[in-house]
Amino acid sequence: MSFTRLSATTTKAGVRAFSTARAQNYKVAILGAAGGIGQPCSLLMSQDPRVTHLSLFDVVNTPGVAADVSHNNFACKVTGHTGDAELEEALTGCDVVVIPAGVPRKPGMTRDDLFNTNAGIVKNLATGCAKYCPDAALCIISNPVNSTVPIASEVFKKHGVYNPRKIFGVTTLDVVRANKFVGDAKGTDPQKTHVPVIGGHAGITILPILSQVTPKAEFGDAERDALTTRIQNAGTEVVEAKAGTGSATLSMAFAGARFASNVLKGLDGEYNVECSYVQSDVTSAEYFSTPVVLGPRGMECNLGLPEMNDYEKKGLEALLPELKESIKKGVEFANKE
Ligand SMILES: NC(=O)C1=CN([C@@H]2O[C@H](COP(=O)(O)OP(=O)(O)OC[C@H]3O[C@@H](n4cnc5c(N)ncnc54)[C@H](O)[C@@H]3O)[C@@H](O)[C@H]2O)C=CC1
Ligand SMILES: O=C([O-])CC(=O)C(=O)O
Repeated sequence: MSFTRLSATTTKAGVRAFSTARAQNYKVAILGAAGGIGQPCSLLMSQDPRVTHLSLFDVVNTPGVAADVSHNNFACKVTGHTGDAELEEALTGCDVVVIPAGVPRKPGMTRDDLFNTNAGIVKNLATGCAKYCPDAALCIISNPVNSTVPIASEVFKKHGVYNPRKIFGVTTLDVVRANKFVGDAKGTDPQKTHVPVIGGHAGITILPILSQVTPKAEFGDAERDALTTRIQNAGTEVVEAKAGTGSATLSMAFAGARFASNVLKGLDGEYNVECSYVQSDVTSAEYFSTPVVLGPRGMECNLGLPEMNDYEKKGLEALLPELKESIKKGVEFANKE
């Protein structure tokens, strides 16, 4: 059901101006809502005016998180759901499902070390999505993203409901970090600095395309190497700083909410562009992150590879074997009974 909403804004001059905006009733679920990412992400999504029902699911602690978020003075209804028995209720009618369920890294671990635990969690939750909200857009945060997105996709294929326009691996944090680090280095506003980041979401599979930053900037070889390595290792930087208590949660909640809100904007007819890890034919890897246009059908089109210099082309060649291996591992896991 769609309706027209009147929204009020206050201009710098202090004049209240009214504008009409199209808005829909959107139900958004967060799976893993009681976790380090899930809680702040739930808070941020409750502030999105397009969200009229925020459904918070976890295996523990959702009543408390839902009660807490529901007291903020936003219009959206907030409900909490706990455990497999309540997954159907959590998912039915969802337009967007954000998935940060699963264990995070400790120092010394790679994202792939999380596979044994998180692959099964994502497979189970994706099965729920395929059954109860097959048309929803999935935003998958759980690591290793390079494998969990193929797992969810295979589950949807098995259920005969696969729509590659609507299964997204969230790589927005890599973009957020690249914009921040480059903005700080070049003295540009990080919010107005745009670095495409392509590939996947682990180590060298994260490939920032610094040659295409806007506003345009020049990098010496040493500066380019240092920035590329920092963007690729930024997750590890946080894991080490947190010293065994987890990985990035607040920056990830920010990035995840930005991505999910942009998916909602797209569904609502406001086309926009984000980098995301999606089923892809732009390289020899079956899943790959590039800038994509988000719109009413989910991914409207894939904008493909940005222009690259020789350094970045070498980075692309180097990342493909690792990325393809992670994809194969996810596909095989999903198809094993
Ligand atoms: N894509 C990205 O850029 C990033 C991904 N991550 C990943 O996000 C995941 C979550 O990280 P945190 O929130 O820090 O972990 P956390 O341990 O704080 O929270 C995870 C939550 O998932 C819940 N959970 C476990 N099994 C579940 C199931 N079957 N159904 C529903 N919920 C379940 C747990 O109860 C917990 O509340 C990790 O895999 C982490 O590696 C983290 C940062 C960035
Ligand atoms: O590094 C981790 O394990 C969590 C993550 O994906 C990130 O912060 O980019």
